[in-house]
Amino acid sequence: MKVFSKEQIYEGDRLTTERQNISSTDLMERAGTQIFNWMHLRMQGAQVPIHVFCGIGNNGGDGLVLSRQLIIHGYNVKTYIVNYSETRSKDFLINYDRIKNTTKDWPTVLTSSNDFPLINQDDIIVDAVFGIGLNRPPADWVKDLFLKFRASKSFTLSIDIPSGLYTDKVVNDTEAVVYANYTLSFQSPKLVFFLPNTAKYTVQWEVLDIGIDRDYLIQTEAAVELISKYEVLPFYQPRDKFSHKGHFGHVLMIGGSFGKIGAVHLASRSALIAGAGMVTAYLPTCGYTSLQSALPEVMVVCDKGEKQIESITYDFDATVVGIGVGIGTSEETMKAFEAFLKTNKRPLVIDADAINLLAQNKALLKYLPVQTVLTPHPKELERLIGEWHDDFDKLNKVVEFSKAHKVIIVIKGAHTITINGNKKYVNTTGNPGMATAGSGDVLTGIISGLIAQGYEPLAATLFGVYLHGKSGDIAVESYGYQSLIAGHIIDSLGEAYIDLFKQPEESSESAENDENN
Ligand SMILES: NC(=O)C1=CN([C@@H]2O[C@H](COP(=O)(O)OP(=O)(O)OC[C@H]3O[C@@H](n4cnc5c(N)ncnc54)[C@H](OP(=O)(O)O)[C@@H]3O)[C@@H](O)[C@H]2O)[C@@H](O)CC1
Ligand SMILES: Nc1ncnc2c1ncn2[C@@H]1O[C@H](COP(=O)(O)OP(=O)(O)O)[C@@H](O)[C@H]1O
Ligand SMILES: [K+]
Repeated sequence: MKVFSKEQIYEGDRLTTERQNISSTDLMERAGTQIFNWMHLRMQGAQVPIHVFCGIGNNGGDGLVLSRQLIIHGYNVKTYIVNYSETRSKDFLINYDRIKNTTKDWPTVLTSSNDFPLINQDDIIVDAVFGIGLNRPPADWVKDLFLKFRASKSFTLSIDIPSGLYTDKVVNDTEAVVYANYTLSFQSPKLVFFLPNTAKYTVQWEVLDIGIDRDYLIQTEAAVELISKYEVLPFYQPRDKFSHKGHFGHVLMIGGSFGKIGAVHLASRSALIAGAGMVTAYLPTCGYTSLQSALPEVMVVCDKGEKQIESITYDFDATVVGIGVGIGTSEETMKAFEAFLKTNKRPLVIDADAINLLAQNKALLKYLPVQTVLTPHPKELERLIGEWHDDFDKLNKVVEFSKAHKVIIVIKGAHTITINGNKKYVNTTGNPGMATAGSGDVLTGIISGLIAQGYEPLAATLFGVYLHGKSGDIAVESYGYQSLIAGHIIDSLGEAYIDLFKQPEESSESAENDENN
Protein backbone atom coordinates (compact mmCIF):
# COMPACT_ATOMS: atom_id res chain seq x y z
CA MET A 1 0.00 0.00 0.00
CA LYS A 2 1.31 3.42 -0.89
CA VAL A 3 1.89 5.92 1.89
CA PHE A 4 1.40 9.30 0.29
CA SER A 5 2.96 12.54 1.44
CA LYS A 6 0.80 15.43 2.63
CA GLU A 7 1.36 17.22 -0.69
CA GLN A 8 0.30 14.15 -2.66
CA ILE A 9 -2.86 13.80 -0.55
CA TYR A 10 -3.85 17.42 -1.19
CA GLU A 11 -3.16 16.94 -4.89
CA GLY A 12 -5.26 13.74 -4.91
CA ASP A 13 -8.15 15.62 -3.29
CA ARG A 14 -7.88 18.39 -5.83
CA LEU A 15 -7.66 16.11 -8.88
CA THR A 16 -10.54 14.00 -7.65
CA THR A 17 -12.88 16.96 -7.48
CA GLU A 18 -11.76 17.99 -10.98
CA ARG A 19 -11.98 14.52 -12.61
CA GLN A 20 -15.17 13.42 -10.88
CA ASN A 21 -16.72 16.84 -11.34
CA ILE A 22 -17.62 17.21 -7.68
CA SER A 23 -16.99 20.03 -5.23
CA SER A 24 -14.54 19.79 -2.31
CA THR A 25 -17.67 20.01 -0.12
CA ASP A 26 -18.94 16.81 -1.76
CA LEU A 27 -15.62 15.11 -1.06
CA MET A 28 -15.79 16.22 2.56
CA GLU A 29 -19.33 14.83 2.74
CA ARG A 30 -17.95 11.48 1.54
CA ALA A 31 -15.15 11.57 4.09
CA GLY A 32 -17.39 12.47 7.03
CA THR A 33 -20.00 9.94 5.94
CA GLN A 34 -17.39 7.16 5.82
CA ILE A 35 -16.47 7.96 9.42
CA PHE A 36 -20.16 7.94 10.32
CA ASN A 37 -20.69 4.55 8.63
CA TRP A 38 -17.75 3.11 10.52
CA MET A 39 -19.16 4.28 13.85
CA HIS A 40 -22.77 3.43 13.05
CA LEU A 41 -21.85 -0.15 12.14
CA ARG A 42 -20.21 -0.60 15.53
CA MET A 43 -22.54 1.44 17.72
CA GLN A 44 -25.90 0.41 16.24
CA GLY A 45 -27.62 3.42 17.75
CA ALA A 46 -26.20 3.06 21.28
CA GLN A 47 -26.81 6.19 23.34
CA VAL A 48 -23.25 6.59 24.64
CA PRO A 49 -22.46 10.33 24.80
CA ILE A 50 -20.25 11.28 21.82
CA HIS A 51 -18.22 14.50 22.05
CA VAL A 52 -17.12 15.67 18.61
CA PHE A 53 -14.36 18.30 18.78
CA CYS A 54 -13.97 20.15 15.48
CA GLY A 55 -11.21 22.53 14.45
CA ILE A 56 -11.87 25.32 11.97
CA GLY A 57 -10.20 23.79 8.90
CA ASN A 58 -11.17 20.85 6.75
CA ASN A 59 -10.47 18.31 9.48
CA GLY A 60 -13.01 20.19 11.56
CA GLY A 61 -15.30 20.16 8.51
CA ASP A 62 -15.12 16.36 8.45
CA GLY A 63 -16.06 16.40 12.13
CA LEU A 64 -19.09 18.57 11.41
CA VAL A 65 -20.30 16.21 8.67
CA LEU A 66 -19.95 13.32 11.12
CA SER A 67 -21.81 15.19 13.87
CA ARG A 68 -24.66 16.06 11.53
CA GLN A 69 -25.02 12.44 10.42
CA LEU A 70 -24.88 11.21 14.00
CA ILE A 71 -27.59 13.71 15.00
CA ILE A 72 -29.82 12.75 12.07
CA HIS A 73 -29.52 9.10 13.12
CA GLY A 74 -30.53 9.82 16.68
CA TYR A 75 -27.20 9.54 18.47
CA ASN A 76 -26.38 11.36 21.70
CA VAL A 77 -23.97 13.96 20.28
CA LYS A 78 -22.33 17.13 21.57
CA THR A 79 -20.43 19.18 19.02
CA TYR A 80 -17.70 21.69 19.89
CA ILE A 81 -15.78 24.14 17.74
CA VAL A 82 -12.19 24.43 18.92
CA ASN A 83 -11.77 28.01 17.80
CA TYR A 84 -7.98 28.19 17.57
CA SER A 85 -8.07 30.64 14.65
CA GLU A 86 -10.52 33.00 12.97
CA THR A 87 -9.49 31.81 9.50
CA ARG A 88 -12.13 29.19 8.86
CA SER A 89 -12.02 27.07 5.72
CA LYS A 90 -14.79 27.38 3.13
CA ASP A 91 -15.98 23.80 3.57
CA PHE A 92 -15.90 24.15 7.33
CA LEU A 93 -18.22 27.15 7.04
CA ILE A 94 -20.61 25.37 4.68
CA ASN A 95 -20.87 22.47 7.11
CA TYR A 96 -21.19 24.82 10.06
CA ASP A 97 -24.31 26.23 8.39
CA ARG A 98 -25.57 22.75 7.55
CA ILE A 99 -25.35 21.54 11.12
CA LYS A 100 -27.09 24.66 12.36
CA ASN A 101 -29.92 23.91 9.93
CA THR A 102 -30.14 20.33 11.22
CA THR A 103 -30.41 20.88 14.95
CA LYS A 104 -31.27 23.55 17.48
CA ASP A 105 -28.46 22.16 19.62
CA TRP A 106 -25.81 24.30 17.96
CA PRO A 107 -22.10 23.55 18.40
CA THR A 108 -20.46 25.06 21.49
CA VAL A 109 -17.59 27.34 20.61
CA LEU A 110 -14.49 26.81 22.77
CA THR A 111 -11.95 29.63 23.00
CA SER A 112 -10.18 28.89 26.29
CA SER A 113 -9.74 26.28 29.02
CA ASN A 114 -12.72 27.80 30.87
CA ASP A 115 -15.08 26.51 28.18
CA PHE A 116 -14.13 22.83 28.42
CA PRO A 117 -17.05 20.42 28.90
CA LEU A 118 -17.24 17.54 31.34
CA ILE A 119 -16.16 14.26 29.73
CA ASN A 120 -16.81 10.97 31.50
CA GLN A 121 -14.69 7.89 31.09
CA ASP A 122 -17.45 5.97 29.34
CA ASP A 123 -18.07 8.74 26.78
CA ILE A 124 -16.54 8.78 23.31
CA ILE A 125 -14.31 11.58 22.07
CA VAL A 126 -14.02 12.27 18.36
CA ASP A 127 -10.92 14.29 17.59
CA ALA A 128 -11.37 16.41 14.45
CA VAL A 129 -9.30 19.33 15.72
CA PHE A 130 -6.28 19.32 13.39
CA GLY A 131 -5.66 17.18 10.31
CA ILE A 132 -2.69 17.14 7.99
CA GLY A 133 -2.76 20.93 7.83
CA LEU A 134 -1.05 21.40 11.22
CA ASN A 135 1.98 23.61 10.62
CA ARG A 136 2.96 24.91 14.07
CA PRO A 137 2.50 23.87 17.69
CA PRO A 138 -1.07 24.25 19.01
CA ALA A 139 -1.84 27.11 21.44
CA ASP A 140 -1.48 26.32 25.17
CA TRP A 141 -5.22 26.10 25.74
CA VAL A 142 -5.61 23.64 22.87
CA LYS A 143 -2.82 21.56 24.41
CA ASP A 144 -4.80 21.68 27.69
CA LEU A 145 -7.80 20.32 25.80
CA PHE A 146 -5.69 17.41 24.54
CA LEU A 147 -4.51 16.79 28.11
CA LYS A 148 -8.14 16.77 29.19
CA PHE A 149 -8.90 14.11 26.56
CA ARG A 150 -6.17 11.93 28.03
CA ALA A 151 -7.17 12.55 31.62
CA SER A 152 -10.77 11.52 30.83
CA LYS A 153 -9.52 8.05 29.74
CA SER A 154 -12.39 8.02 27.24
CA PHE A 155 -12.16 6.11 23.98
CA THR A 156 -10.69 8.62 21.54
CA LEU A 157 -11.26 8.32 17.80
CA SER A 158 -9.09 10.60 15.68
CA ILE A 159 -10.09 11.65 12.21
CA ASP A 160 -7.33 11.30 9.61
CA ILE A 161 -4.45 11.80 12.09
CA PRO A 162 -4.25 12.36 15.85
CA SER A 163 -4.44 16.14 16.25
CA GLY A 164 -1.12 17.77 17.03
CA LEU A 165 0.82 15.22 14.99
CA TYR A 166 2.62 16.40 11.86
CA THR A 167 2.91 14.18 8.80
CA ASP A 168 6.55 14.98 8.12
CA LYS A 169 8.28 15.75 11.40
CA VAL A 170 8.20 14.69 15.02
CA VAL A 171 6.53 16.68 17.79
CA ASN A 172 8.70 18.29 20.42
CA ASP A 173 6.03 18.58 23.10
CA THR A 174 4.62 15.10 23.67
CA GLU A 175 1.70 16.55 25.64
CA ALA A 176 0.49 18.74 22.80
CA VAL A 177 -0.86 15.76 20.84
CA VAL A 178 -3.98 13.64 21.04
CA TYR A 179 -3.36 10.03 22.11
CA ALA A 180 -5.86 8.18 19.99
CA ASN A 181 -7.22 4.71 20.61
CA TYR A 182 -8.11 4.51 16.96
CA THR A 183 -7.40 6.67 13.92
CA LEU A 184 -9.46 6.55 10.75
CA SER A 185 -7.17 7.86 8.06
CA PHE A 186 -8.29 8.89 4.61
CA GLN A 187 -7.01 6.96 1.61
CA SER A 188 -3.48 6.38 2.92
CA PRO A 189 -1.96 5.69 6.34
CA LYS A 190 0.56 8.30 7.46
CA LEU A 191 4.25 7.43 7.84
CA VAL A 192 4.22 8.71 11.44
CA PHE A 193 1.97 5.77 12.45
CA PHE A 194 5.00 3.47 12.04
CA LEU A 195 7.94 5.40 13.47
CA PRO A 196 9.25 4.71 17.00
CA ASN A 197 8.93 8.40 18.03
CA THR A 198 5.33 8.84 16.88
CA ALA A 199 3.59 5.46 16.61
CA LYS A 200 2.48 5.78 20.24
CA TYR A 201 -0.07 8.47 19.38
CA THR A 202 -2.47 5.93 17.91
CA VAL A 203 -3.00 2.41 19.21
CA GLN A 204 -4.71 1.29 16.02
CA TRP A 205 -5.39 2.78 12.62
CA GLU A 206 -7.46 1.97 9.60
CA VAL A 207 -7.69 3.46 6.14
CA LEU A 208 -11.04 4.60 4.79
CA ASP A 209 -11.55 4.74 1.05
CA ILE A 210 -13.06 8.08 0.07
CA GLY A 211 -12.99 7.41 -3.65
CA ILE A 212 -9.89 9.40 -4.62
CA ASP A 213 -9.30 9.20 -8.39
CA ARG A 214 -8.05 5.68 -9.15
CA ASP A 215 -5.69 6.70 -11.93
CA TYR A 216 -4.06 9.17 -9.60
CA LEU A 217 -3.62 6.49 -6.93
CA ILE A 218 -2.15 4.00 -9.40
CA GLN A 219 0.10 6.38 -11.26
CA THR A 220 1.48 8.39 -8.37
CA GLU A 221 4.80 7.10 -7.14
CA ALA A 222 5.00 7.19 -3.34
CA ALA A 223 8.33 7.47 -1.53
CA VAL A 224 7.01 5.15 1.17
CA GLU A 225 5.29 1.79 0.78
CA LEU A 226 3.67 -0.42 3.37
CA ILE A 227 4.59 -4.07 2.87
CA SER A 228 1.98 -6.70 3.61
CA LYS A 229 1.08 -10.02 2.00
CA TYR A 230 -0.28 -8.45 -1.17
CA GLU A 231 2.94 -6.57 -1.81
CA VAL A 232 5.19 -9.63 -1.39
CA LEU A 233 3.05 -12.24 -3.15
CA PRO A 234 4.19 -11.14 -6.63
CA PHE A 235 7.79 -11.86 -5.59
CA TYR A 236 7.08 -15.52 -4.88
CA GLN A 237 8.89 -17.89 -7.25
CA PRO A 238 7.09 -21.21 -7.76
CA ARG A 239 9.18 -24.35 -8.15
CA ASP A 240 9.46 -26.37 -11.30
CA LYS A 241 8.69 -30.09 -11.00
CA PHE A 242 12.12 -31.02 -12.39
CA SER A 243 14.14 -28.55 -10.39
CA HIS A 244 17.08 -29.79 -8.29
CA LYS A 245 19.10 -28.32 -5.47
CA GLY A 246 21.52 -26.68 -7.87
CA HIS A 247 18.72 -24.37 -8.98
CA PHE A 248 18.30 -22.90 -5.53
CA GLY A 249 21.76 -21.70 -4.92
CA HIS A 250 24.46 -22.15 -2.33
CA VAL A 251 24.64 -19.87 0.70
CA LEU A 252 27.95 -19.32 2.40
CA MET A 253 27.29 -18.17 5.96
CA ILE A 254 30.43 -16.70 7.51
CA GLY A 255 30.49 -15.90 11.21
CA GLY A 256 30.90 -17.12 14.73
CA SER A 257 33.57 -16.83 17.40
CA PHE A 258 34.16 -18.72 20.63
CA GLY A 259 30.87 -18.60 22.56
CA LYS A 260 28.90 -17.27 19.57
CA ILE A 261 28.73 -20.26 17.28
CA GLY A 262 24.97 -20.45 17.86
CA ALA A 263 24.47 -17.33 15.73
CA VAL A 264 25.85 -19.15 12.66
CA HIS A 265 23.76 -22.15 13.52
CA LEU A 266 20.59 -20.02 13.53
CA ALA A 267 21.46 -18.14 10.33
CA SER A 268 22.50 -21.29 8.42
CA ARG A 269 19.40 -23.20 9.43
CA SER A 270 17.21 -20.23 8.45
CA ALA A 271 18.85 -20.00 5.03
CA LEU A 272 18.13 -23.66 4.42
CA ILE A 273 14.55 -23.47 5.64
CA ALA A 274 14.01 -20.33 3.55
CA GLY A 275 14.70 -22.61 0.59
CA ALA A 276 18.39 -22.39 -0.31
CA GLY A 277 19.58 -25.47 -2.21
CA MET A 278 22.76 -25.77 -0.14
CA VAL A 279 24.27 -24.00 2.84
CA THR A 280 27.85 -24.00 3.99
CA ALA A 281 28.76 -22.49 7.33
CA TYR A 282 32.21 -20.95 7.63
CA LEU A 283 33.44 -20.92 11.23
CA PRO A 284 36.42 -20.87 13.54
CA THR A 285 37.42 -24.45 14.27
CA CYS A 286 35.94 -24.40 17.79
CA GLY A 287 32.47 -24.48 16.20
CA TYR A 288 32.99 -27.51 13.97
CA THR A 289 31.62 -30.32 16.10
CA SER A 290 28.61 -28.50 17.49
CA LEU A 291 27.48 -27.28 14.10
CA GLN A 292 27.96 -30.60 12.34
CA SER A 293 26.11 -32.43 15.10
CA ALA A 294 23.22 -30.00 15.30
CA LEU A 295 22.69 -29.36 11.60
CA PRO A 296 23.41 -32.42 9.46
CA GLU A 297 21.97 -30.68 6.37
CA VAL A 298 24.57 -27.91 6.56
CA MET A 299 28.16 -28.29 5.37
CA VAL A 300 30.98 -26.73 7.35
CA VAL A 301 34.27 -25.16 6.34
CA CYS A 302 36.63 -24.17 9.14
CA ASP A 303 38.83 -21.13 9.37
CA LYS A 304 42.42 -21.58 10.47
CA GLY A 305 41.57 -19.65 13.66
CA GLU A 306 40.54 -21.74 16.67
CA LYS A 307 38.35 -19.17 18.43
CA GLN A 308 37.83 -16.50 15.78
CA ILE A 309 37.92 -15.99 12.07
CA GLU A 310 41.41 -15.04 10.88
CA SER A 311 41.50 -15.58 7.12
CA ILE A 312 38.53 -16.35 4.96
CA THR A 313 39.40 -18.97 2.33
CA TYR A 314 37.16 -21.51 0.65
CA ASP A 315 37.25 -23.33 -2.66
CA PHE A 316 33.73 -23.34 -4.03
CA ASP A 317 31.53 -20.78 -5.70
CA ALA A 318 28.80 -19.50 -3.39
CA THR A 319 25.71 -17.85 -4.86
CA VAL A 320 25.50 -15.40 -1.98
CA VAL A 321 27.49 -14.71 1.17
CA GLY A 322 25.96 -13.85 4.54
CA ILE A 323 28.57 -12.48 6.89
CA GLY A 324 28.78 -11.12 10.41
CA VAL A 325 26.62 -13.09 12.83
CA GLY A 326 28.61 -13.78 15.99
CA ILE A 327 31.84 -12.92 14.19
CA GLY A 328 33.29 -10.48 16.78
CA THR A 329 35.42 -7.43 16.08
CA SER A 330 38.96 -8.57 16.86
CA GLU A 331 41.89 -7.18 14.91
CA GLU A 332 42.51 -10.52 13.16
CA THR A 333 38.88 -10.77 12.13
CA MET A 334 38.99 -7.21 10.80
CA LYS A 335 41.97 -8.15 8.62
CA ALA A 336 40.23 -11.27 7.34
CA PHE A 337 37.06 -9.27 6.62
CA GLU A 338 39.01 -6.63 4.73
CA ALA A 339 40.82 -9.21 2.60
CA PHE A 340 37.54 -11.00 1.91
CA LEU A 341 35.77 -7.81 0.79
CA LYS A 342 38.59 -6.91 -1.56
CA THR A 343 38.26 -10.19 -3.50
CA ASN A 344 34.59 -11.10 -3.09
CA LYS A 345 32.38 -10.75 -6.15
CA ARG A 346 29.23 -12.37 -4.78
CA PRO A 347 26.08 -10.65 -3.47
CA LEU A 348 26.43 -9.93 0.23
CA VAL A 349 24.19 -9.80 3.27
CA ILE A 350 26.02 -8.07 6.10
CA ASP A 351 24.86 -8.23 9.70
CA ALA A 352 25.87 -7.72 13.31
CA ASP A 353 29.60 -7.42 13.99
CA ALA A 354 30.43 -7.21 10.30
CA ILE A 355 28.43 -3.96 10.33
CA ASN A 356 30.46 -2.86 13.33
CA LEU A 357 33.66 -3.70 11.44
CA LEU A 358 32.46 -1.57 8.51
CA ALA A 359 31.64 1.24 10.92
CA GLN A 360 35.20 1.05 12.30
CA ASN A 361 36.73 1.14 8.85
CA LYS A 362 34.47 3.05 6.47
CA ALA A 363 37.08 2.87 3.70
CA LEU A 364 35.85 -0.71 3.21
CA LEU A 365 32.43 0.48 2.09
CA LYS A 366 33.73 0.99 -1.44
CA TYR A 367 34.28 -2.76 -1.80
CA LEU A 368 30.64 -3.67 -1.22
CA PRO A 369 28.89 -4.98 -4.33
CA VAL A 370 25.98 -2.84 -5.56
CA GLN A 371 22.75 -3.79 -3.71
CA THR A 372 24.56 -5.32 -0.75
CA VAL A 373 22.03 -5.79 2.05
CA LEU A 374 22.94 -4.44 5.50
CA THR A 375 20.69 -5.39 8.41
CA PRO A 376 21.59 -3.20 11.42
CA HIS A 377 19.65 -2.95 14.64
CA PRO A 378 19.49 0.66 15.93
CA LYS A 379 22.82 0.55 17.82
CA GLU A 380 24.68 -0.89 14.83
CA LEU A 381 23.03 1.69 12.59
CA GLU A 382 24.20 4.49 14.86
CA ARG A 383 27.79 3.22 14.67
CA LEU A 384 27.50 3.19 10.89
CA ILE A 385 25.83 6.52 10.16
CA GLY A 386 26.33 8.51 13.38
CA GLU A 387 23.73 9.84 15.79
CA TRP A 388 20.37 11.21 14.68
CA HIS A 389 18.08 13.51 16.60
CA ASP A 390 14.75 12.01 15.57
CA ASP A 391 13.21 9.41 13.26
CA PHE A 392 12.96 11.74 10.26
CA ASP A 393 16.60 12.73 10.65
CA LYS A 394 17.49 9.03 10.87
CA LEU A 395 15.54 8.20 7.71
CA ASN A 396 17.17 11.08 5.81
CA LYS A 397 20.63 9.98 6.89
CA VAL A 398 19.97 6.38 5.88
CA VAL A 399 18.64 7.48 2.49
CA GLU A 400 21.86 9.47 1.92
CA PHE A 401 23.96 6.50 3.03
CA SER A 402 22.06 4.10 0.81
CA LYS A 403 22.47 6.39 -2.20
CA ALA A 404 26.14 7.13 -1.54
CA HIS A 405 27.13 3.44 -1.23
CA LYS A 406 24.40 1.92 -3.44
CA VAL A 407 23.36 -0.47 -0.66
CA ILE A 408 20.05 -1.62 0.81
CA ILE A 409 19.67 -0.85 4.51
CA VAL A 410 17.23 -2.73 6.72
CA ILE A 411 16.50 -0.65 9.83
CA LYS A 412 15.30 -3.37 12.19
CA GLY A 413 12.64 -2.62 14.76
CA ALA A 414 8.96 -3.05 15.54
CA HIS A 415 8.23 -1.79 12.03
CA THR A 416 11.35 -2.71 10.14
CA ILE A 417 12.02 -0.14 7.42
CA THR A 418 14.01 -1.11 4.35
CA ILE A 419 15.68 1.74 2.50
CA ASN A 420 16.82 1.53 -1.09
CA GLY A 421 17.89 4.96 -2.33
CA ASN A 422 14.98 7.36 -1.92
CA LYS A 423 12.45 4.60 -1.43
CA LYS A 424 11.29 3.42 2.00
CA TYR A 425 9.43 0.16 2.65
CA VAL A 426 7.66 -0.28 5.98
CA ASN A 427 7.06 -3.86 7.11
CA THR A 428 3.77 -4.79 8.77
CA THR A 429 4.51 -8.20 10.31
CA GLY A 430 6.30 -9.06 13.57
CA ASN A 431 5.64 -8.65 17.27
CA PRO A 432 7.44 -7.92 20.57
CA GLY A 433 7.97 -11.66 21.14
CA MET A 434 10.73 -11.29 18.54
CA ALA A 435 12.73 -9.03 20.83
CA THR A 436 14.88 -12.04 21.78
CA ALA A 437 18.51 -13.03 21.20
CA GLY A 438 19.21 -14.43 17.77
CA SER A 439 16.09 -13.27 15.96
CA GLY A 440 18.25 -10.96 13.84
CA ASP A 441 20.48 -13.90 12.88
CA VAL A 442 17.39 -15.65 11.57
CA LEU A 443 16.61 -12.66 9.35
CA THR A 444 20.13 -12.72 7.90
CA GLY A 445 19.66 -16.39 7.06
CA ILE A 446 16.27 -15.88 5.44
CA ILE A 447 17.41 -13.01 3.21
CA SER A 448 20.55 -14.93 2.18
CA GLY A 449 18.46 -18.02 1.46
CA LEU A 450 16.16 -16.01 -0.81
CA ILE A 451 19.00 -14.37 -2.73
CA ALA A 452 20.49 -17.86 -3.25
CA GLN A 453 17.24 -18.91 -4.93
CA GLY A 454 17.46 -16.11 -7.45
CA TYR A 455 15.43 -13.36 -5.79
CA GLU A 456 16.88 -9.91 -6.51
CA PRO A 457 18.45 -8.42 -3.37
CA LEU A 458 15.64 -5.88 -2.85
CA ALA A 459 12.87 -8.45 -3.39
CA ALA A 460 14.71 -10.91 -1.14
CA THR A 461 14.96 -8.27 1.56
CA LEU A 462 11.33 -7.16 1.48
CA PHE A 463 10.06 -10.73 1.19
CA GLY A 464 12.51 -11.92 3.85
CA VAL A 465 11.60 -9.21 6.36
CA TYR A 466 7.92 -9.95 5.76
CA LEU A 467 8.34 -13.75 6.16
CA HIS A 468 10.51 -13.32 9.26
CA GLY A 469 7.83 -11.19 10.93
CA LYS A 470 5.04 -13.48 9.77
CA SER A 471 6.88 -16.51 11.18
CA GLY A 472 7.19 -14.63 14.46
CA ASP A 473 3.45 -13.87 14.37
CA ILE A 474 2.65 -17.53 13.78
CA ALA A 475 5.08 -18.71 16.49
CA VAL A 476 3.74 -16.30 19.08
CA GLU A 477 0.35 -17.99 18.87
CA SER A 478 1.92 -21.11 20.37
CA TYR A 479 4.54 -19.66 22.68
CA GLY A 480 3.36 -16.23 23.78
CA TYR A 481 5.55 -13.11 23.80
CA GLN A 482 7.79 -14.16 26.67
CA SER A 483 8.63 -17.70 25.61
CA LEU A 484 9.16 -17.15 21.91
CA ILE A 485 12.82 -17.71 20.97
CA ALA A 486 14.67 -17.33 17.70
CA GLY A 487 14.47 -21.04 16.88
CA HIS A 488 10.68 -20.88 16.98
CA ILE A 489 10.76 -18.22 14.25
CA ILE A 490 12.69 -20.63 12.02
CA ASP A 491 10.31 -23.46 12.83
CA SER A 492 7.33 -21.37 11.69
CA LEU A 493 8.85 -20.30 8.40
CA GLY A 494 7.17 -23.13 6.49
CA GLU A 495 3.78 -22.04 7.78
CA ALA A 496 4.55 -18.46 6.80
CA TYR A 497 5.16 -19.60 3.23
CA ILE A 498 1.95 -21.64 3.22
CA ASP A 499 0.01 -18.69 4.64
CA LEU A 500 0.87 -16.67 1.52
CA PHE A 501 -1.62 -18.75 -0.45
CA LYS A 502 -4.28 -19.33 2.18
CA GLN A 503 -7.69 -18.23 1.01
CA PRO A 504 -9.76 -16.21 3.46
CA GLU A 505 -12.04 -18.62 5.31
CA GLU A 506 -15.51 -18.99 3.81
CA SER A 507 -18.53 -18.23 5.93
CA SER A 508 -20.66 -21.31 6.65
CA GLU A 509 -23.52 -19.75 4.68
CA SER A 510 -21.56 -19.39 1.45
CA ALA A 511 -20.09 -22.90 1.92
CA GLU A 512 -23.64 -24.27 2.13
CA ASN A 513 -24.61 -22.40 -1.02
CA ASP A 514 -21.65 -23.91 -2.83
CA GLU A 515 -22.70 -27.39 -1.79
CA ASN A 516 -26.23 -26.83 -3.07
CA ASN A 517 -25.03 -25.63 -6.46
N1 LIG B 1 -9.66 19.06 1.08
C1 LIG B 1 -10.51 18.05 0.93
O1 LIG B 1 -11.23 17.99 -0.02
C2 LIG B 1 -10.53 17.02 1.94
C3 LIG B 1 -9.85 17.18 3.13
N2 LIG B 1 -10.01 16.36 4.13
C4 LIG B 1 -9.63 16.74 5.48
O2 LIG B 1 -8.89 17.94 5.44
C5 LIG B 1 -7.85 17.88 6.39
C6 LIG B 1 -6.84 18.93 6.11
O3 LIG B 1 -7.51 20.14 6.23
P1 LIG B 1 -6.79 21.54 6.26
O4 LIG B 1 -5.81 21.62 5.17
O5 LIG B 1 -7.87 22.55 6.26
O6 LIG B 1 -6.00 21.52 7.62
P2 LIG B 1 -6.43 21.27 9.13
O7 LIG B 1 -5.51 20.23 9.63
O8 LIG B 1 -7.87 21.07 9.31
O9 LIG B 1 -5.96 22.65 9.81
C7 LIG B 1 -6.68 23.82 9.56
C8 LIG B 1 -5.81 25.04 9.52
O10 LIG B 1 -5.30 25.34 10.79
C9 LIG B 1 -4.19 26.22 10.66
N3 LIG B 1 -3.20 25.79 11.61
C10 LIG B 1 -2.25 24.84 11.45
N4 LIG B 1 -1.59 24.64 12.58
C11 LIG B 1 -2.16 25.48 13.49
C12 LIG B 1 -1.91 25.73 14.87
N5 LIG B 1 -0.98 25.07 15.53
N6 LIG B 1 -2.69 26.61 15.48
C13 LIG B 1 -3.65 27.26 14.83
N7 LIG B 1 -3.92 27.08 13.53
C14 LIG B 1 -3.18 26.19 12.88
C15 LIG B 1 -3.73 26.14 9.24
O11 LIG B 1 -4.02 27.33 8.57
P3 LIG B 1 -3.11 28.65 8.70
O12 LIG B 1 -3.48 29.29 10.01
O13 LIG B 1 -1.67 28.21 8.70
O14 LIG B 1 -3.48 29.45 7.53
C16 LIG B 1 -4.57 24.96 8.68
O15 LIG B 1 -4.87 25.09 7.34
C17 LIG B 1 -7.40 16.46 6.28
O16 LIG B 1 -6.63 16.05 7.40
C18 LIG B 1 -8.73 15.74 6.18
O17 LIG B 1 -9.24 15.52 7.49
C19 LIG B 1 -11.05 15.38 3.98
O18 LIG B 1 -12.24 16.05 4.21
C20 LIG B 1 -11.06 14.78 2.60
C21 LIG B 1 -11.36 15.82 1.64
N1 LIG C 1 8.87 -5.32 19.13
C1 LIG C 1 9.17 -5.93 17.97
N2 LIG C 1 8.22 -6.05 17.02
C2 LIG C 1 8.53 -6.65 15.84
N3 LIG C 1 9.75 -7.15 15.53
C3 LIG C 1 10.72 -7.04 16.44
C4 LIG C 1 10.48 -6.43 17.70
N4 LIG C 1 11.64 -6.46 18.39
C5 LIG C 1 12.56 -7.07 17.61
N5 LIG C 1 12.00 -7.41 16.43
C6 LIG C 1 12.70 -8.02 15.29
O1 LIG C 1 13.64 -8.99 15.76
C7 LIG C 1 14.90 -8.85 15.12
C8 LIG C 1 15.96 -8.50 16.17
O2 LIG C 1 17.20 -8.37 15.56
P1 LIG C 1 18.54 -8.10 16.37
O3 LIG C 1 18.36 -6.98 17.32
O4 LIG C 1 19.65 -8.02 15.39
O5 LIG C 1 18.66 -9.45 17.22
P2 LIG C 1 19.93 -10.36 17.49
O6 LIG C 1 21.13 -9.49 17.40
O7 LIG C 1 19.72 -10.88 18.87
O8 LIG C 1 19.89 -11.43 16.48
C9 LIG C 1 14.71 -7.77 14.07
O9 LIG C 1 14.41 -8.35 12.82
C10 LIG C 1 13.53 -6.96 14.59
O10 LIG C 1 12.82 -6.32 13.57
K1 LIG D 1 -7.62 14.87 13.84
